Amino acid sequence: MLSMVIQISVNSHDCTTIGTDFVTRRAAAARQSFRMSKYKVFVMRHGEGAWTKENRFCSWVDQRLSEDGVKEALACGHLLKEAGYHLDVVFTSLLSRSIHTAWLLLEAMGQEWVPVVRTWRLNERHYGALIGLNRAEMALNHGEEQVKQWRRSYDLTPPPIDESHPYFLEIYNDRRYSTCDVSKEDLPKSESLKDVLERLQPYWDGTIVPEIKQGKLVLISGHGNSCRALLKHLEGISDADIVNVTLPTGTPILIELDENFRPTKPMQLLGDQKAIQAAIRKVEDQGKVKQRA
Ligand SMILES: O=C(O)[C@H](O)COP(=O)(O)O
Repeated sequence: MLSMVIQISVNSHDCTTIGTDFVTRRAAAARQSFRMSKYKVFVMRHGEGAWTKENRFCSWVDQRLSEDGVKEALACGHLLKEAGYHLDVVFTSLLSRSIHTAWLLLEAMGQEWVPVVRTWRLNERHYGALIGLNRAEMALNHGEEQVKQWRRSYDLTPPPIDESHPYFLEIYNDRRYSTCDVSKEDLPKSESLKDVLERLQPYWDGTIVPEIKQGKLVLISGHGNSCRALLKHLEGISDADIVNVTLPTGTPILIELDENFRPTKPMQLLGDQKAIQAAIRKVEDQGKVKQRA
């Protein structure tokens, strides 16, 4: 198992690492505090989605997994199975790519019976009017820094989607959004990461935490930005540091918490570290005019 569990190593000069110097500080704090781990929880971004190949902001458009995304989800399941984990409940968003990732992962673990609970509160960040647009073209027209701010800043909200948007009806006429705990009219039309955390945190506190407190091993199959919001909350990542946190697809992140739900050690991305770093670079590169080979 050890060879597969890679604690995040950080290099504050390398923006491809996750969490940058925040994680180093967390490691030092954890060493000093000697807090005992009481709970474990897995947070993971779904496997690669079909629109990743086209480099378009997908957000609330219900794209399915790409062929690589299917492989990633199965590989995660094999990894967790080999490490001997037994899941008790999996939480997903209402989007197919997050649900399929959970199904494939459970199938690969031979734990298909494990309950899967879906909520819109784990949906990808709502990218508003940016939905469907190509990131590299946006970088060409608006600059790479602007695209980075749209994608990674904490409190910048992109322009809202309106009825003239090509995906408006597809999203808001979808029956799944009549099942939410807020009315369709009150669902977001665009969100900052801060907004994502605000809609996610009540669900984390009210539904997920009680499961973990019962001793259940929970896996959250979320999205790049719903997972970033959750990690920000759990790890106490600052508004400034969260800008440098980019999550790879299909990589389980193990978080260990004490009895007060404070992290006891740096979060760990499980898998081959080189492959994980390459996957993070790939996601970062989506916002550049020219993608690295
Ligand atoms: O919504 C999307 O397209 C992705 O899931 C996340 O995109 P981002 O990496 O640009 O935030």
